[in-house]
Amino acid sequence: MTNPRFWLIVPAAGIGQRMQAECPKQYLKIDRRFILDITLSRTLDSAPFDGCMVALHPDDRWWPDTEASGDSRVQTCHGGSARADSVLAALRALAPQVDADDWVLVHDAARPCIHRDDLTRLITSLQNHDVGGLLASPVADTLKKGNNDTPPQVRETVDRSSLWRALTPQMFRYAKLLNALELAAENARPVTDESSAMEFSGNMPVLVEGRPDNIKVTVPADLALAGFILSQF
Ligand SMILES: Nc1ccn([C@@H]2O[C@H](COP(=O)(O)OP(=O)(O)OP(=O)(O)O)[C@@H](O)[C@H]2O)c(=O)n1
Ligand SMILES: C[C@](O)(CO)[C@H](O)COP(=O)(O)O
Repeated sequence: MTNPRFWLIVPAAGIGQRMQAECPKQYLKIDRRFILDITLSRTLDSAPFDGCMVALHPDDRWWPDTEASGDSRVQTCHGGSARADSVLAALRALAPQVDADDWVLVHDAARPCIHRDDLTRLITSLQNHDVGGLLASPVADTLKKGNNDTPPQVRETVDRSSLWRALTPQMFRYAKLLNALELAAENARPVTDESSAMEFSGNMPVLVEGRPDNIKVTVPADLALAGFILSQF
């Protein structure tokens, strides 16, 4: 049996509504580089990937101007209406090239601050595991559950002792992840990350502690924060 290979999937088909920007957030720039290019270069240059599939919005008009569009390691496909649909489309696009037990790492285009050490720790921790897992960060704040009043009021303080913030990459075996996302879709089960789909299929993904500065650029304030974080590497 040959050693499993490693594939990178980058969902980049979102519109970045919460960012309120003039373009999808993956095409905002930090130090004159597209966020998508920063994310792709920081992941592809940090681990032994055999290939990469980027899911793009069908109306994406920025891709041809990226560095990555000229990178022979990078393939593209059309994403879907939700993140899970984009990941599923990328998995299906990779089908002719991959084996069932190959590893797939799914990493948000909007997380440019991924650190090489986290990627190495994720792969080293999981490469002999049957299922896989995800980078995650223990919750460091006190968490409140609010009611639906305006303004919302505290209903309860949540025990955070076993709570984690899910990050990416999330790393799973190709066939198991494809089947899990297809099962979630068939059951109209909304999943916001790959782990949720794997859990719905009855798996218990491994939590691998990652850096809390692996932020997802989501709202306007995150752009300057990501720029500062990257300047510290
Ligand atoms: N249909 C979608 C929606 C999201 N994504 C990608 O999934 C990642 C994380 O999603 P999120 O932060 O929610 O991005 P957006 O959906 O673009 O943001 P918003 O919800 O503010 O529109 C992003 O890299 C985004 O491009 C995707 O590939 N396909
Ligand atoms: C995948 C993810 O980044 C893990 O925290 C998150 O679920 C993406 O959620 P979003 O609503 O698509 O930003």
